[in-house]
Amino acid sequence: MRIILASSSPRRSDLLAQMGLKFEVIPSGQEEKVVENLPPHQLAVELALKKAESVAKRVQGCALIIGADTIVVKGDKVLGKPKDEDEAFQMLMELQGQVHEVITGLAVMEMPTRRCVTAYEKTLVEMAPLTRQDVEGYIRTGEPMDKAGAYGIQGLGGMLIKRIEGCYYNVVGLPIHRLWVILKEFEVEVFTERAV
Ligand SMILES: Cc1cn([C@H]2C[C@H](O)[C@@H](COP(=O)(O)OP(=O)(O)OP(=O)(O)O)O2)c(=O)[nH]c1=O
Repeated sequence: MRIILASSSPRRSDLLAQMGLKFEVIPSGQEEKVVENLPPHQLAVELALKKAESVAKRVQGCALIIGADTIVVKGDKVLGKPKDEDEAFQMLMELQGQVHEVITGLAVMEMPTRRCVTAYEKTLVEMAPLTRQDVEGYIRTGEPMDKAGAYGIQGLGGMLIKRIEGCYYNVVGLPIHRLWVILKEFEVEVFTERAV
């Protein structure tokens, strides 16, 4: 079965490759607009679904299309990717010294049947207390800019994280256990060859 990742995120490509799958990447180009007042996990699923659907429209023949969306939730605020460095600063000052949630919504759509399975994964993340200087220094590295909540746990941002509870890969942008469970529903075989 042809597998298509509907995402421009290099982290998601790396993680899907880690699952041993051969796949193509077709970015959805979907804008992540928070239109409705949905609970955060439903919002993440909705955005993942929109990405999968937008790629489905452009695909002919049989394919499985994977959409994902990662958001950071702090209290009643949903943080996406910062639009500039000022916003990255605000986000990190809000997250430092506190526990927040990272939610990734997943949508897997089979074409041409349009059969679709959705799910989400939630991870608790505790960020260390940070000074303004810490935050300014981190922003100067450029790492926060394309990431939800303005940090990347897989990079320099890993130093800011004291503890997580739940799936690490979910924080990076693709909960590979949860995705494996969905792919099994579509009878995708991941353990096909010797990996080592
Ligand atoms: C919290 C966190 C997020 N991220 C990234 C994962 C996602 O790429 C990004 C969240 O943005 P998304 O909107 O989920 O994805 P994207 O815009 O990068 O790609 P596309 O819409 O094409 O699928 O934040 C990390 O890399 N590390 C982290 O620790």
